[in-house]
Amino acid sequence: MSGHVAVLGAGSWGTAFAKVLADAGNEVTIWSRREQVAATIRSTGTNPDYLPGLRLPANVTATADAGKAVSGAWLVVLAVPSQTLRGNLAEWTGFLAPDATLVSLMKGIELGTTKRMSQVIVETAGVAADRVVVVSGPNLAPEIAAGQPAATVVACTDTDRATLVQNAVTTSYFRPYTNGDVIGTELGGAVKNVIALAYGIATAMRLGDNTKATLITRGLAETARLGVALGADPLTFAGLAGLGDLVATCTSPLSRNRTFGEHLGRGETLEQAQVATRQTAEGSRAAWPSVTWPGPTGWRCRSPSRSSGSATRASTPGWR
Ligand SMILES: NC(=O)c1ccc[n+]([C@@H]2O[C@H](COP(=O)([O-])OP(=O)(O)OC[C@H]3O[C@@H](n4cnc5c(N)ncnc54)[C@H](O)[C@@H]3O)[C@@H](O)[C@H]2O)c1
Ligand SMILES: O=P(O)(O)OC[C@H](O)CO
Repeated sequence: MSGHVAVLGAGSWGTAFAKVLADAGNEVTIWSRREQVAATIRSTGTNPDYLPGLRLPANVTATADAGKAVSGAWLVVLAVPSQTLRGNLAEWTGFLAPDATLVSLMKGIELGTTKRMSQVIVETAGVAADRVVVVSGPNLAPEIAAGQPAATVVACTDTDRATLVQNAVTTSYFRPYTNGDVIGTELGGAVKNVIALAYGIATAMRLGDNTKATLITRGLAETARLGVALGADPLTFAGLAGLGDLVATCTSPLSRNRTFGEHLGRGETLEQAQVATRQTAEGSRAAWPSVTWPGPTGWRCRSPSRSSGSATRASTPGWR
């Protein structure tokens, strides 16, 4: 495909993914919410707030004007926090080319609707589901920015479109695998964030490897059961978007979700953990949906408590 591609969101993953796209030969425009970040990327080829040390290739530019970024782009990559996607996309939809492919990098579930990101995109942009591609896998942005070898899953209900995106993001260090299971690919990426919080808590509490192996194994089993109930292919959870991402996120000190959990495990409050983690830890939003996260009104609870649910018994059929 010719023409330029847009990456909307200049955080860690948006910036690292822009490098992947550029290294794969695309002309890339990053949209940043803050003009100062866009100006720094344009003038220095760096984004020091998010990925210090990364030098972006010359075929990456940046703007704070979403219309300019998206106009004429055949591929539009969405890399904003999951809870802001609906609002952001509502503002951008009018700029989208009629046949543009929309790529979701987000790993979250929308609070209030419990929709996956691809569902939010279909609803908000008014596009057919087969125009939406999900990219998810063990993809810690700083490692990919450093050119360390990694693989990912490119999922779409339209096999040809998945292959198109696969080709657009293949580099010597980034190996995408296609998959038709959008539901499983998205759920693997969203649910592992919550398990990584628990893993971080366990790590800070100096719990042992038996505990942590149990969290990963039982966490994966729960994810797979949830996924199957929601229409996913169980095999997806044995792959990069399931086990692969779960292991990377739980075990890496680079993970914001694990780090957030470690702060909690040391006895800090949600607010202290958020301030220390700084970047988007999607699992915290999912694990504490009743909390209103920092904003003009500060910290408070929307509702007194949520249902505790019933504990999963050891006799539950399925993976053990
Ligand atoms: N960082 C990673 O290693 C990684 C890897 C794979 C997937 N992801 C997923 O990618 C998504 C984005 O994460 P990230 O790591 O780039 O986060 P980040 O915290 O590094 O960056 C988020 C970006 O969104 C912007 N932003 C914040 N609020 C906004 C709003 N209201 N409107 C528009 N933009 C806003 C921020 O300014 C920033 O540029 C998340 O769903 C995350 O789970 C991240
Ligand atoms: O830093 P985290 O915890 O958001 O994890 C980043 C990626 O999702 C790992 O694949």
